[in-house]
Amino acid sequence: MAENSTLRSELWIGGTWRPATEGGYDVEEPATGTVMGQAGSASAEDVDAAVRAAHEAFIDRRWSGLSGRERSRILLKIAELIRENTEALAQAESRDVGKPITFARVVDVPGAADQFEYFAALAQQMDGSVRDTPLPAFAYTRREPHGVVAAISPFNFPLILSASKLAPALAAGNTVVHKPAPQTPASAQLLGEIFQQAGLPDGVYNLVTGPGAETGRQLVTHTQVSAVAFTGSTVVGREVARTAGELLKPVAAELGGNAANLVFADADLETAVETIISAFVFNTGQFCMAGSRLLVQRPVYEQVLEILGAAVGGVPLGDPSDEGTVIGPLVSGAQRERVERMVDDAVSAGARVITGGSRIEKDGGYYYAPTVLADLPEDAEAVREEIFGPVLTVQPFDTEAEAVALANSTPYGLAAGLQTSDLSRAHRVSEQLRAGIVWVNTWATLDVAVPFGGVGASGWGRESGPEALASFTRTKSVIMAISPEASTPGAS
Ligand SMILES: NC(=O)C1=CN([C@@H]2O[C@H](COP(=O)(O)OP(=O)(O)OC[C@H]3O[C@@H](n4cnc5c(N)ncnc54)[C@H](O)[C@@H]3O)[C@@H](O)[C@H]2O)C=CC1
Ligand SMILES: O=C(O)/C=C/C=C(\O)C(=O)O
Repeated sequence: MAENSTLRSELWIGGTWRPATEGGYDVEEPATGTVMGQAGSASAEDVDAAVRAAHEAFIDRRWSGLSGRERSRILLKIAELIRENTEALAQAESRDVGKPITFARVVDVPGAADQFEYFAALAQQMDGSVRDTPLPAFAYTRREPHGVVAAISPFNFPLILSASKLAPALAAGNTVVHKPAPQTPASAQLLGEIFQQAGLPDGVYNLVTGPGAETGRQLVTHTQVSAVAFTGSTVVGREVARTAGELLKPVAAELGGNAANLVFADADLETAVETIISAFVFNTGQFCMAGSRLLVQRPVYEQVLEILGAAVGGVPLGDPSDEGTVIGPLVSGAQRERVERMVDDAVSAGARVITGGSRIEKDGGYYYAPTVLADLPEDAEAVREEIFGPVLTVQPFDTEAEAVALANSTPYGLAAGLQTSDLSRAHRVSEQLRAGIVWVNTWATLDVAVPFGGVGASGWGRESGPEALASFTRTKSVIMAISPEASTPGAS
């Protein structure tokens, strides 16, 4: 695979590239604001062709009919090929997300490979169980795939958040139609050929791209799509869940977050400040589990603000292709305008700007300075809502109970964390935080073995860990007569 592959304006359907009936749409490079190429613009007809290819591949059992061990071997090969093609995948991810290349190489590509490796092992353990009943019958359960899964992924971690759906879906024997975010189709375009090279039968993975919401809607409503796995905004997640619910299709929805990071006065402040900064600048803040809401115990409040004021401006910001870059551009002009508006509104409402607070003009890219805002009104949108940019809001608290109440005061519940040296407090507060994942004295440390997912407005279901398989399987019970009495209706 070439290390600098170019975008294609076609769709991967049934194991081959096919022209999109509506041609292509422009994909921008966030570091320069220029068009880097075109991806295929799928019509309803193309979506239908992709779903039909996936459905045919499901019903003829070319994938679900393989043993778990055979599927596992192919998934392991996929993981190996992803690692072998690290440079091409990392370059693709870096160029269309604006993601710093070093992070793409050490976080995104290995993270995606890990998903296939991990679920390759679980593909061999799709066991049911024998049930002890008083029936004159042999009763057992089977875990079966749903059929065609629609995997809808977002722009911020295109590879990882595609792999976190595709790997468990495929491990369980489903076939897939994948729709990446319109802004970031590049790495997904490399996956189809990797899958084929690994031996995944044609039609088991299909890719449709498109510039708007329609492609996603067509997938969710298609009669041959049996289940949906979605990551994105809470607004769209609600729509997807509503539509799929009406059609009685299971949905896994990993949605927005607004994580609170609690700093207690007993924390080791030097380490805590490093954690605080990486928690809100990681992936330029475009991380659903970003620690963007800092709550600091009053005795160290001004001290923490002072340290942040001195340190945050020094985090390397710039061209994502430079190996030293930590903060790249935001994904699009629209995303930057959203961040800018939320910061400007907070400042108009009385927020104190500790550092940053404005866009950075550089190479025509969508850069925004890492920003720390203090003393915001409790009802400021920047406090209540997901910002998805390199922005930290800081509020003081006095007691542990007040900190927990503030942390739990938004409808979201994806991640939360605390910085403390008190072991009892660490466990006590972890239990009280309303979130799917809690970090203590660290942030954003994730592994494919550890599930994550939301509470409340942050969604349903879990990705990673064995828990992820729940979204991609259903249980069937089989009851087989072992004596004549069992064939009598109602016999027990
Ligand atoms: N939880 C997370 O990781 C993410 C959160 N967000 C939040 O959402 C905000 C907006 O970002 P967007 O990219 O506009 O998110 P979005 O929710 O619109 O997009 C996510 C995915 O859903 C697709 N989609 C959009 N409308 C759809 C529909 N009606 N039916 C089915 N699929 C649909 C998109 O094309 C994309 O693939 C961000 O600023 C951030 O706050 C965005 C992306 C990821
Ligand atoms: O696994 C990672 O490193 C990143 C995961 C990111 C998300 O789940 C998200 O932003 O939605």
